[in-house]
Amino acid sequence: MRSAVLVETTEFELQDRPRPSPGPDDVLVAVRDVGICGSDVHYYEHGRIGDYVVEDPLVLGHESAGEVVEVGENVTDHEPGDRVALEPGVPCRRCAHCKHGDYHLCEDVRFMATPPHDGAFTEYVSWPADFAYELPDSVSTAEGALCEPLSVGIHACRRGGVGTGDTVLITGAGPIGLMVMEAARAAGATDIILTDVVEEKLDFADKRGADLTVNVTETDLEAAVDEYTDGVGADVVVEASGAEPSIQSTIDVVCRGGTVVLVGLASEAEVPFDVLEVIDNEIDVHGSFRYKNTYEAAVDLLADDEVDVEGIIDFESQLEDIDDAFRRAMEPTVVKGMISLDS
Ligand SMILES: NC(=O)C1=CN([C@@H]2O[C@H](COP(=O)(O)OP(=O)(O)OC[C@H]3O[C@@H](n4cnc5c(N)ncnc54)[C@H](O)[C@@H]3O)[C@@H](O)[C@H]2O)C=CC1
Ligand SMILES: CC(=O)[C@H](N)C(=O)O
Repeated sequence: MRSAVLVETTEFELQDRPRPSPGPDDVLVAVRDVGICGSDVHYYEHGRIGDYVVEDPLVLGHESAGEVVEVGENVTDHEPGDRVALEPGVPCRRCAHCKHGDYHLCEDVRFMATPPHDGAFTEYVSWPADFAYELPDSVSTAEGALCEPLSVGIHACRRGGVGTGDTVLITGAGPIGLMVMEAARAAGATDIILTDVVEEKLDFADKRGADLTVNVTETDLEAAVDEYTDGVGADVVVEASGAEPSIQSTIDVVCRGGTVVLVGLASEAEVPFDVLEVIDNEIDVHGSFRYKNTYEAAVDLLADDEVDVEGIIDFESQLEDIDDAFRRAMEPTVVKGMISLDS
């Protein structure tokens, strides 16, 4: 089978690898669509993210969906022909976190495209059947692949307790910020503010229904939020840029008693934060790491047309053109590139 393998930083090699056989509890999936995530691009450019270092050739890609072509002997809930979205992180199922239900916090998680685990820029993936979610006819495999960033958005909104009538401020209008917007709208938020430093990203967020967009290089965010919320602040602020000034600004724009959710990964682990403001204003600050139990919700939201994920796709390329696709994905105005695989 054809696999795009990162063999050096900024260099993919198209290799012919043996097609896997499904284990007894697995499905063998012919991959159809894979999104290019910022983390894929980071591994491509730098060969590492923090402590995760690409030491051996690696198949990237963790936003994937495809068609089941074979099932293991114990699998009863999928059959060949089913179209499925693959949840990319499979936990150990035995540790304290898994047993508490926080399987996304499992330290032995096997997460696609996180070294040393291969991902989905390949023709076939064998994957545990219970981490493959059937897509109804109305949901495309491209949408199925984007259940992954949508899941990040759903989990962040759950962490923030986003509810009906809330004003939600999202910093960073990249794919994650835009998916937080979709999830927040679906959770009942009535006012959504997006920030960014790239005008094109904000224009795009405007077109997708943001109620207010703020270019923080030109406009004082605190003043803009004060004006929009009559001096109250946002009920929930979701940080989705990873930029240090943006992380710090969350405390200035959340309302007293409100919630800040940190999703964006800062390049430095330590970011100065005004803890007195956190205490005085009784602000809840939550980290949000990947997601748990979101895929079924994501598929249902897509089936019910409650969210749009396909609209964030800028371009689709073939596996053979993956180098070119990654270079395009690095352009600052591009939101989402996809790799499509033919049968
Ligand atoms: N916690 C988690 O589980 C996950 C975290 N992430 C992180 O979330 C962040 C967002 O991911 P993507 O949307 O894929 O990244 P991205 O890089 O495509 O988007 C970030 C956006 O933030 C904007 N930005 C930069 N500086 C800013 C500032 N000072 N204020 C407002 N916006 C600013 C950029 O122009 C860009 O549009 C990244 O840090 C990523 O590593 C991504 C997936 C999962
Ligand atoms: C941080 C990422 O972008 C990636 N989706 C991951 O969950 O590792």
